[in-house]
Amino acid sequence: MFAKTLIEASGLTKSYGSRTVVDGVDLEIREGEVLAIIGPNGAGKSTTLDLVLQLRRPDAGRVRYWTQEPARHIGLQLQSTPFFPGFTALENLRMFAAFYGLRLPDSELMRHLSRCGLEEAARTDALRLSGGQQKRLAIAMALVHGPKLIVLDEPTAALDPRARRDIRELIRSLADSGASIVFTSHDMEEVHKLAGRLMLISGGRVRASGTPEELLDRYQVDSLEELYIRLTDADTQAT
Ligand SMILES: Nc1ncnc2c1ncn2[C@@H]1O[C@H](COP(=O)(O)OP(=O)(O)OP(=O)(O)O)[C@@H](O)[C@H]1O
Repeated sequence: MFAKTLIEASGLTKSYGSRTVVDGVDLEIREGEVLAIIGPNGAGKSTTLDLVLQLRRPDAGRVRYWTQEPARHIGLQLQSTPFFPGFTALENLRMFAAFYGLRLPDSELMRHLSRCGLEEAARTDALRLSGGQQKRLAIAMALVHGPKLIVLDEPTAALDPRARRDIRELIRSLADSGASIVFTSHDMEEVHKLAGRLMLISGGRVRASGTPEELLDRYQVDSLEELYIRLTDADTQAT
């Protein structure tokens, strides 16, 4: 049985000046899947996500959503999150929930913070949290309205190993509870552990996509790291 498509993007293209940073990307996000987007620094992953989520306007291409109100049903953790200055983590989360029309009691907000490992930091000014704690708060914000689709841009980058493990477990439990998840990562072991499907973007183009096993088999490599090196090497040599 085929899973329903939540988002279907085709021919996405974006240039800055004479540089095309996203070059005809087709992308499909399916219900209930965990999709990893991988690729070198500057490959166009974040820009692609922004185009898919209508945070930036493409020069060409189109995006179709499963719902009339995508913003209400999508939770986003981008690489930088603007927090309300002078407010604690708990207050920031409360205000963020209010954007979605949710008035959540503190007990519920604390539950969200605690599943992101932030119970101790709830009363700390958000801007005084460590980099890793700010990342966890950004993830808590992405989840506060119970979205059907969760988009996480490098959710484990700059986290210590325990925090990384906790966030991976959180991603897994969200997936187990039926959420669809798209994440980017540079950690191939993590991608192999979490993703049901992956897409490799390099030079603004999709170079490969499929399940980890399909790709290992197709390219006759033993690990996703090897696959990554192989495909991004070929790209570097070709350009
Ligand atoms: N607003 C902008 N103006 C000019 N160039 C931009 C802009 N936004 C992105 N770029 C360029 O587009 C390219 C792709 O950037 P993007 O952030 O999508 O890469 P990425 O694959 O997410 O990289 P990373 O893994 O380092 O996060 C980069 O070279 C970047 O400098």
